[in-house]
Amino acid sequence: MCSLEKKGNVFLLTLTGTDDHRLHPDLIDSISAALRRVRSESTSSSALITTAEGKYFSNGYDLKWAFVDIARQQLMSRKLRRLVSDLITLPMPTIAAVTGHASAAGFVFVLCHDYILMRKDRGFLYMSELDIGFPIPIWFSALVKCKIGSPAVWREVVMKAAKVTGEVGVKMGIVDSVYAGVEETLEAAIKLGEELVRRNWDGKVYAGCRKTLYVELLNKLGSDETVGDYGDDEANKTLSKL
Ligand SMILES: CCCCCCCCCCCCC/C=C/C(=O)SCCNC(=O)CCNC(=O)[C@H](O)C(C)(C)COP(=O)(O)OP(=O)(O)OC[C@H]1O[C@@H](n2cnc3c(N)ncnc32)[C@H](O)[C@@H]1OP(=O)(O)O
Repeated sequence: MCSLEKKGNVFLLTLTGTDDHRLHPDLIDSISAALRRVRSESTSSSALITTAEGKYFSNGYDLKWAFVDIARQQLMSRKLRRLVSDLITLPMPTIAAVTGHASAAGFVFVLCHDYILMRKDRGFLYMSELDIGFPIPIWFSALVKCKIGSPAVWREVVMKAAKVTGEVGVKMGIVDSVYAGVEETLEAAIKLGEELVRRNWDGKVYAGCRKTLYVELLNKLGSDETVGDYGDDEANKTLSKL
Protein backbone atom coordinates (compact mmCIF):
# COMPACT_ATOMS: atom_id res chain seq x y z
CA MET A 1 0.00 0.00 0.00
CA CYS A 2 1.27 3.56 0.51
CA SER A 3 2.15 6.03 3.26
CA LEU A 4 1.92 9.83 3.28
CA GLU A 5 4.18 12.18 5.26
CA LYS A 6 4.31 15.97 5.32
CA LYS A 7 7.70 17.70 5.51
CA GLY A 8 6.84 21.38 5.80
CA ASN A 9 4.70 21.97 2.71
CA VAL A 10 6.14 19.01 0.81
CA PHE A 11 4.07 15.81 0.83
CA LEU A 12 5.96 12.52 0.52
CA LEU A 13 3.82 9.63 -0.82
CA THR A 14 5.65 6.30 -0.60
CA LEU A 15 4.60 2.95 -2.07
CA THR A 16 5.53 0.77 0.88
CA GLY A 17 6.85 -2.78 1.06
CA THR A 18 9.43 -4.70 -0.92
CA ASP A 19 7.07 -6.24 -3.50
CA ASP A 20 6.88 -4.92 -7.07
CA HIS A 21 3.99 -2.53 -6.31
CA ARG A 22 1.68 -3.90 -9.00
CA LEU A 23 -1.17 -1.48 -9.72
CA HIS A 24 -3.92 -3.70 -8.30
CA PRO A 25 -7.17 -1.81 -7.57
CA ASP A 26 -6.37 -1.89 -3.82
CA LEU A 27 -3.02 -0.13 -4.33
CA ILE A 28 -4.59 2.37 -6.73
CA ASP A 29 -7.31 3.07 -4.14
CA SER A 30 -4.64 3.58 -1.46
CA ILE A 31 -2.76 6.08 -3.65
CA SER A 32 -6.00 7.89 -4.58
CA ALA A 33 -6.95 8.16 -0.89
CA ALA A 34 -3.52 9.65 -0.16
CA LEU A 35 -4.04 12.22 -2.94
CA ARG A 36 -7.40 13.15 -1.41
CA ARG A 37 -5.57 13.78 1.89
CA VAL A 38 -2.96 15.88 0.05
CA ARG A 39 -5.71 18.01 -1.45
CA SER A 40 -7.47 18.48 1.90
CA GLU A 41 -4.29 19.10 3.97
CA SER A 42 -2.54 21.48 1.57
CA THR A 43 -3.51 24.89 2.92
CA SER A 44 -0.95 26.91 0.92
CA SER A 45 1.74 26.47 -1.75
CA SER A 46 2.70 22.78 -1.60
CA ALA A 47 4.41 20.05 -3.62
CA LEU A 48 4.00 16.25 -3.88
CA ILE A 49 6.82 13.72 -4.14
CA THR A 50 5.97 10.11 -5.04
CA THR A 51 8.50 7.36 -4.39
CA ALA A 52 8.60 3.66 -3.52
CA GLU A 53 10.41 1.22 -1.25
CA GLY A 54 12.37 -1.70 -2.65
CA LYS A 55 13.78 -2.29 -6.12
CA TYR A 56 10.55 -1.48 -7.96
CA PHE A 57 8.74 1.82 -8.30
CA SER A 58 5.83 -0.09 -9.86
CA ASN A 59 5.94 -3.09 -12.19
CA GLY A 60 2.63 -2.12 -13.76
CA TYR A 61 -0.85 -3.61 -13.80
CA ASP A 62 -1.60 -6.70 -11.71
CA LEU A 63 -2.30 -8.86 -14.75
CA LYS A 64 -2.75 -12.05 -12.74
CA TRP A 65 -5.66 -10.45 -10.88
CA ALA A 66 -7.03 -8.70 -14.00
CA PHE A 67 -7.20 -11.66 -16.34
CA VAL A 68 -9.91 -13.43 -14.37
CA ASP A 69 -12.49 -11.48 -16.37
CA ILE A 70 -13.06 -8.35 -18.47
CA ALA A 71 -14.94 -6.63 -15.63
CA ARG A 72 -11.75 -6.72 -13.51
CA GLN A 73 -9.72 -5.38 -16.42
CA GLN A 74 -12.14 -2.51 -16.91
CA LEU A 75 -12.19 -1.78 -13.16
CA MET A 76 -8.37 -1.64 -12.99
CA SER A 77 -8.21 0.50 -16.13
CA ARG A 78 -10.92 2.86 -14.82
CA LYS A 79 -9.19 3.26 -11.45
CA LEU A 80 -5.82 3.97 -13.04
CA ARG A 81 -7.36 6.51 -15.42
CA ARG A 82 -9.00 8.24 -12.46
CA LEU A 83 -5.67 8.29 -10.61
CA VAL A 84 -3.96 9.80 -13.66
CA SER A 85 -6.65 12.46 -13.85
CA ASP A 86 -6.16 13.17 -10.11
CA LEU A 87 -2.45 13.71 -10.67
CA ILE A 88 -2.92 15.89 -13.75
CA THR A 89 -5.42 18.07 -11.85
CA LEU A 90 -3.53 18.20 -8.53
CA PRO A 91 -3.11 21.86 -7.50
CA MET A 92 0.63 21.64 -6.87
CA PRO A 93 3.89 20.55 -8.56
CA THR A 94 4.47 16.80 -8.56
CA ILE A 95 7.83 15.02 -8.50
CA ALA A 96 8.47 11.30 -9.09
CA ALA A 97 11.56 10.15 -7.18
CA VAL A 98 12.14 6.94 -9.15
CA THR A 99 14.23 4.61 -7.04
CA GLY A 100 13.36 1.38 -8.87
CA HIS A 101 11.85 -0.17 -11.99
CA ALA A 102 8.74 1.38 -13.50
CA SER A 103 7.07 -0.83 -16.12
CA ALA A 104 4.11 -0.17 -18.45
CA ALA A 105 1.32 1.23 -16.21
CA GLY A 106 4.02 1.85 -13.60
CA PHE A 107 5.93 3.92 -16.18
CA VAL A 108 2.68 5.72 -16.97
CA PHE A 109 2.32 6.50 -13.24
CA VAL A 110 5.84 8.03 -13.28
CA LEU A 111 5.15 10.01 -16.47
CA CYS A 112 2.11 11.67 -14.84
CA HIS A 113 4.45 13.65 -12.59
CA ASP A 114 5.77 17.09 -13.58
CA TYR A 115 9.36 16.24 -12.69
CA ILE A 116 11.14 12.87 -12.85
CA LEU A 117 14.27 12.35 -10.73
CA MET A 118 15.84 8.90 -10.87
CA ARG A 119 18.64 6.86 -9.33
CA LYS A 120 21.53 6.15 -11.69
CA ASP A 121 22.60 2.69 -10.65
CA ARG A 122 19.34 0.68 -10.66
CA GLY A 123 15.94 0.83 -12.24
CA PHE A 124 14.44 0.86 -15.73
CA LEU A 125 11.67 2.88 -17.26
CA TYR A 126 10.20 0.13 -19.42
CA MET A 127 7.10 0.19 -21.63
CA SER A 128 7.00 -3.62 -21.71
CA GLU A 129 3.75 -4.13 -23.64
CA LEU A 130 5.44 -5.23 -26.89
CA ASP A 131 7.53 -7.78 -24.98
CA ILE A 132 4.47 -9.20 -23.18
CA GLY A 133 2.21 -9.17 -26.22
CA PHE A 134 -0.18 -6.24 -25.75
CA PRO A 135 -0.78 -3.10 -27.79
CA ILE A 136 -0.56 0.00 -25.58
CA PRO A 137 -3.93 1.59 -24.71
CA ILE A 138 -4.84 4.77 -26.63
CA TRP A 139 -4.58 6.90 -23.51
CA PHE A 140 -1.09 5.54 -22.70
CA SER A 141 -0.06 6.77 -26.14
CA ALA A 142 -1.64 10.19 -25.48
CA LEU A 143 0.36 10.44 -22.25
CA VAL A 144 3.63 9.41 -23.93
CA LYS A 145 3.11 12.07 -26.60
CA CYS A 146 2.24 14.73 -24.01
CA LYS A 147 5.29 14.01 -21.91
CA ILE A 148 7.98 12.89 -24.36
CA GLY A 149 8.89 15.28 -27.14
CA SER A 150 10.55 13.11 -29.72
CA PRO A 151 9.00 10.55 -32.14
CA ALA A 152 12.39 8.78 -32.19
CA VAL A 153 12.06 8.33 -28.41
CA TRP A 154 8.42 7.18 -28.75
CA ARG A 155 9.76 4.49 -31.11
CA GLU A 156 12.49 3.43 -28.69
CA VAL A 157 10.17 3.39 -25.70
CA VAL A 158 6.99 1.91 -27.24
CA MET A 159 8.04 0.15 -30.47
CA LYS A 160 11.30 -1.28 -29.11
CA ALA A 161 10.29 -1.70 -25.44
CA ALA A 162 13.65 -0.24 -24.42
CA LYS A 163 14.70 -0.69 -20.80
CA VAL A 164 15.59 2.94 -20.17
CA THR A 165 18.05 3.62 -17.37
CA GLY A 166 18.09 6.95 -15.56
CA GLU A 167 21.07 8.26 -17.50
CA VAL A 168 19.57 7.25 -20.87
CA GLY A 169 16.29 8.75 -19.69
CA VAL A 170 18.02 12.11 -19.22
CA LYS A 171 19.41 11.94 -22.77
CA MET A 172 15.91 11.06 -24.06
CA GLY A 173 14.38 14.03 -22.29
CA ILE A 174 12.22 11.82 -20.05
CA VAL A 175 14.21 12.11 -16.79
CA ASP A 176 15.17 15.50 -15.38
CA SER A 177 18.19 14.39 -13.35
CA VAL A 178 19.87 11.29 -11.95
CA TYR A 179 21.53 10.54 -8.61
CA ALA A 180 23.91 7.98 -7.13
CA GLY A 181 21.29 6.09 -5.12
CA VAL A 182 18.01 6.14 -3.21
CA GLU A 183 18.97 8.64 -0.50
CA GLU A 184 20.49 11.09 -2.98
CA THR A 185 17.42 10.87 -5.22
CA LEU A 186 15.05 11.55 -2.33
CA GLU A 187 17.19 14.39 -0.99
CA ALA A 188 17.22 16.04 -4.42
CA ALA A 189 13.44 15.57 -4.75
CA ILE A 190 12.81 17.22 -1.38
CA LYS A 191 15.17 20.10 -2.26
CA LEU A 192 13.32 20.60 -5.58
CA GLY A 193 9.97 20.39 -3.81
CA GLU A 194 10.99 23.08 -1.32
CA GLU A 195 12.25 25.32 -4.15
CA LEU A 196 8.92 24.96 -5.98
CA VAL A 197 6.93 25.64 -2.81
CA ARG A 198 8.87 28.88 -2.35
CA ARG A 199 7.52 30.13 -5.71
CA ASN A 200 4.22 30.41 -3.88
CA TRP A 201 2.07 29.72 -6.95
CA ASP A 202 -1.72 29.64 -6.72
CA GLY A 203 -2.55 25.90 -6.80
CA LYS A 204 -5.71 26.41 -8.84
CA VAL A 205 -3.75 28.32 -11.50
CA TYR A 206 -1.01 25.67 -11.46
CA ALA A 207 -3.57 22.89 -12.01
CA GLY A 208 -5.27 24.98 -14.69
CA CYS A 209 -2.02 25.38 -16.62
CA ARG A 210 -1.32 21.64 -16.45
CA LYS A 211 -4.89 20.74 -17.52
CA THR A 212 -4.55 23.08 -20.52
CA LEU A 213 -1.16 21.65 -21.45
CA TYR A 214 -2.44 18.04 -21.30
CA VAL A 215 -6.00 18.53 -22.55
CA GLU A 216 -5.58 15.79 -25.22
CA LEU A 217 -4.64 13.30 -22.51
CA LEU A 218 -7.53 14.32 -20.24
CA ASN A 219 -9.96 13.85 -23.15
CA LYS A 220 -8.61 10.36 -23.84
CA LEU A 221 -8.85 9.35 -20.15
CA GLY A 222 -12.61 9.46 -20.34
CA SER A 223 -12.58 6.71 -23.03
CA ASP A 224 -15.83 4.81 -23.21
CA GLU A 225 -15.65 1.59 -21.18
CA THR A 226 -17.56 -0.36 -23.82
CA VAL A 227 -14.66 0.10 -26.22
CA GLY A 228 -12.17 -0.40 -23.42
CA ASP A 229 -8.78 1.15 -23.78
CA TYR A 230 -8.28 0.42 -27.42
CA GLY A 231 -11.10 2.05 -29.31
CA ASP A 232 -11.27 -0.97 -31.57
CA ASP A 233 -13.05 -4.25 -31.03
CA GLU A 234 -10.17 -6.44 -32.19
CA ALA A 235 -7.82 -5.51 -29.34
CA ASN A 236 -10.62 -5.61 -26.79
CA LYS A 237 -11.79 -8.99 -28.06
CA THR A 238 -8.24 -10.31 -27.67
CA LEU A 239 -8.11 -9.00 -24.14
CA SER A 240 -11.45 -10.47 -23.18
CA LYS A 241 -10.21 -13.89 -24.37
CA LEU A 242 -7.14 -13.77 -22.11
C1 LIG B 1 -10.22 -3.59 -22.45
C2 LIG B 1 -10.44 -3.17 -21.03
C3 LIG B 1 -9.30 -2.44 -20.37
C4 LIG B 1 -7.94 -3.14 -20.35
C5 LIG B 1 -6.94 -2.63 -19.32
C6 LIG B 1 -6.60 -3.62 -18.27
C7 LIG B 1 -6.20 -4.96 -18.84
C8 LIG B 1 -4.68 -5.16 -18.94
C9 LIG B 1 -4.23 -5.40 -20.33
C10 LIG B 1 -3.76 -4.09 -20.96
C11 LIG B 1 -2.34 -4.18 -21.37
C12 LIG B 1 -1.81 -2.90 -21.94
C13 LIG B 1 -1.28 -1.99 -20.88
C14 LIG B 1 -0.37 -2.75 -19.90
C15 LIG B 1 -0.11 -2.28 -18.69
C16 LIG B 1 0.66 -3.05 -17.69
O1 LIG B 1 1.13 -2.52 -16.73
S1 LIG B 1 0.87 -4.76 -17.98
C17 LIG B 1 2.09 -5.26 -16.76
C18 LIG B 1 3.47 -4.82 -17.20
N1 LIG B 1 4.55 -5.29 -16.34
C19 LIG B 1 5.58 -6.01 -16.82
O2 LIG B 1 5.63 -6.37 -17.99
C20 LIG B 1 6.70 -6.33 -15.87
C21 LIG B 1 8.01 -5.91 -16.50
N2 LIG B 1 9.12 -6.06 -15.57
C22 LIG B 1 10.20 -6.81 -15.85
O3 LIG B 1 10.33 -7.41 -16.91
C23 LIG B 1 11.30 -6.84 -14.80
O4 LIG B 1 10.76 -6.68 -13.54
C24 LIG B 1 12.37 -5.74 -15.04
C25 LIG B 1 11.75 -4.38 -15.01
C26 LIG B 1 13.08 -5.99 -16.38
C27 LIG B 1 13.40 -5.81 -13.93
O5 LIG B 1 13.97 -7.09 -13.88
P1 LIG B 1 13.99 -7.85 -12.47
O6 LIG B 1 14.73 -9.14 -12.66
O7 LIG B 1 12.62 -7.88 -11.96
O8 LIG B 1 14.82 -6.91 -11.51
P2 LIG B 1 16.42 -6.64 -11.34
O9 LIG B 1 17.08 -7.90 -10.88
O10 LIG B 1 16.55 -5.40 -10.52
O11 LIG B 1 16.99 -6.24 -12.81
C28 LIG B 1 17.28 -7.20 -13.77
C29 LIG B 1 18.72 -7.00 -14.24
O12 LIG B 1 18.90 -5.64 -14.68
C30 LIG B 1 19.97 -5.06 -13.96
N3 LIG B 1 19.69 -3.63 -13.75
C31 LIG B 1 18.70 -3.09 -12.98
N4 LIG B 1 18.74 -1.76 -13.09
C32 LIG B 1 19.75 -1.45 -13.91
C33 LIG B 1 20.29 -0.21 -14.41
N5 LIG B 1 19.77 0.93 -14.08
N6 LIG B 1 21.32 -0.29 -15.26
C34 LIG B 1 21.83 -1.48 -15.64
N7 LIG B 1 21.40 -2.68 -15.20
C35 LIG B 1 20.36 -2.65 -14.35
C36 LIG B 1 20.03 -5.80 -12.66
O13 LIG B 1 21.31 -5.70 -12.10
C37 LIG B 1 19.72 -7.19 -13.13
O14 LIG B 1 20.88 -7.69 -13.76
P3 LIG B 1 21.39 -9.16 -13.37
O15 LIG B 1 21.62 -9.12 -11.89
O16 LIG B 1 22.60 -9.36 -14.20
O17 LIG B 1 20.24 -10.08 -13.74
